[in-house]
Amino acid sequence: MNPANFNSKGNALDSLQENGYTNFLTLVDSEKAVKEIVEQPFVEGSEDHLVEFSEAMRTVSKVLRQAAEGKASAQAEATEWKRKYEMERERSLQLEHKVLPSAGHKGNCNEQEVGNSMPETAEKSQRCCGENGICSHEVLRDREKDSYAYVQTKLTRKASFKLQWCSKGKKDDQHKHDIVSFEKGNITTAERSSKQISLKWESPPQTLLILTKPNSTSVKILCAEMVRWLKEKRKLNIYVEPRVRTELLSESSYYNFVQTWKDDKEIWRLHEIVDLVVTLGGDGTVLWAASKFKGPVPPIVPFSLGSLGFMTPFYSERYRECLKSILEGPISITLRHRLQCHVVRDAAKSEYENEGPILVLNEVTIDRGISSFLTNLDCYCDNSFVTCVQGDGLILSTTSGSTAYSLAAGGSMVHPQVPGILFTPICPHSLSFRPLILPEHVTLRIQVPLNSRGNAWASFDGKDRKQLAPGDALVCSMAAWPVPTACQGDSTSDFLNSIHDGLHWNLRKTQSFDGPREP
Ligand SMILES: NC(=O)c1ccc[n+]([C@@H]2O[C@H](COP(=O)([O-])OP(=O)(O)OC[C@H]3O[C@@H](n4cnc5c(N)ncnc54)[C@H](O)[C@@H]3O)[C@@H](O)[C@H]2O)c1
Ligand SMILES: Nc1ncnc2c1ncn2[C@@H]1O[C@H](COP(=O)(O)OP(=O)(O)OP(=O)(O)O)[C@@H](O)[C@H]1O
Repeated sequence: MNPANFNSKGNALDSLQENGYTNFLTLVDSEKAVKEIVEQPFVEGSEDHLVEFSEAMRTVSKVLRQAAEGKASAQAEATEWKRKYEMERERSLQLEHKVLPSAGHKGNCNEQEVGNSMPETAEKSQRCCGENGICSHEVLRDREKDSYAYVQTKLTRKASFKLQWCSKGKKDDQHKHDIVSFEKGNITTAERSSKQISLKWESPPQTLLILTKPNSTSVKILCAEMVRWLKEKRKLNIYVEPRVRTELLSESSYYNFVQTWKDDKEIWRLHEIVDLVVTLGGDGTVLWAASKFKGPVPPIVPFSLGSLGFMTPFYSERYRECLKSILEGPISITLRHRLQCHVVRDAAKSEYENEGPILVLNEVTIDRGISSFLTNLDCYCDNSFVTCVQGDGLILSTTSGSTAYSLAAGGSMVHPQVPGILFTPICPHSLSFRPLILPEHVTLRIQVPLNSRGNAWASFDGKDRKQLAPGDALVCSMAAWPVPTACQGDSTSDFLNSIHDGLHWNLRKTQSFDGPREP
């Protein structure tokens, strides 16, 4: 990397020097030295090991460049966060002088107070909804500049809700946090609870988005019936995809009231108006619904109209009673974590020059695609080398996705509420390569090395394949926006029902009593 070049990108070099990052300069010097060796003209007829040596030096040069860029990007990130913080602070001050009209807000959360202030301090958010809940105003507020103006132009306001932890037995009991105490040299975990999350509406939901599996007659019939019921009995505003609106209108002009969107820009802002999402289909439709929300996701109610339905606990035949109880609340929900992925191309000058983010609810898979060669993937976890995957590929899965592709590749089944990242190889060409589960706070980097024989391919929840050429990398970490899905019972009983009913987990005839016994 050219240090002069780098310096022109925001004077990061200057500030690194100021801050005493002398090892950065050492890295740059080492890289220069390596580069000089590598760039020496190739002598005809030289020994094979010289070619190998030159290859190795090229790799060293690349690693040094990445290390130097890593430090620079940390500095750039700090600057960016500072800039965002200052912008946010300024906006908060401006908003303090504005008052939003309060409409139909009945909870203990004061609408004007919330409208007045972005959640700038912990104090204010506690005043809003208490210490043990998360208020929807804090969770679902869009930070874009004109977001309030946009919401105000809509006829209805988003319903507000509060999330609470439920302790075992007593539903209303406030959650007591796990506290690890280090006092007096003793490490103790003070309190544990079931940590079931409960959603309580503070104002009634008014706008529903229905997403449906395409090309299914039973889904089409159910959708038309549900839309009619929701409009006539519950007086709700209904949004559907453009395709579904056309289908409904081809049936009858009665469905003229159903709303939709015209372009992607409007989809990005759906979370500002939609209180609840209903899916009619299988697990794929839940994945589809999650993919429509690149930021906050409204609660999803998944009705089962597929063959497996691991994430779809609601029976479509009983949709009226299910929706009635969900619209009234409280609802037990599973907060499903998502992974945020970026593709960083070899030519990129820094990690910031990337493609993404792409959010996945199940997994991101890096495999050999149509290539007949073994994948060769260098894996790093928070900059520590993990391993090189030689085989068909690698799955980085959420715990929700642990029962999908990762399971088929030999990974563990993990309760969706466990915050971890599964690291599951696909057909590794090594007998000792067991799957791992890593903590949720790590950043993983999967690098296709420059000496890889073929390309790798990344796919996201089984969709959108992207080619990764030698030198390209996929960077993956836990996303900030989980997917809340409504539970039929609670997150644990739903998970256990799914593995029993959907996967027939550990199904075996019980051994009879008659037969040999301990003396
Ligand atoms: N060998 C495999 O098991 C394999 C191969 C490719 C993709 N997949 C999975 O398919 C998913 C995409 O689903 P789709 O419906 O769009 O494709 P699809 O129509 O090919 O269905 C894949 C199957 O996976 C099931 N599934 C999806 N998510 C699940 C989950 N979290 N837990 C348990 N089962 C789940 C679906 O119910 C469906 O039966 C991918 O995210 C991947 O996990 C699995
Ligand atoms: N609204 C939608 N628009 C486009 N594609 C969708 C939509 N909903 C679902 N899909 C896609 O359709 C495919 C099948 O959906 P889904 O898994 O829900 O049904 P299924 O295959 O019948 O169910 P199961 O997998 O349980 O048998 C998935 O790949 C999904 O991504």
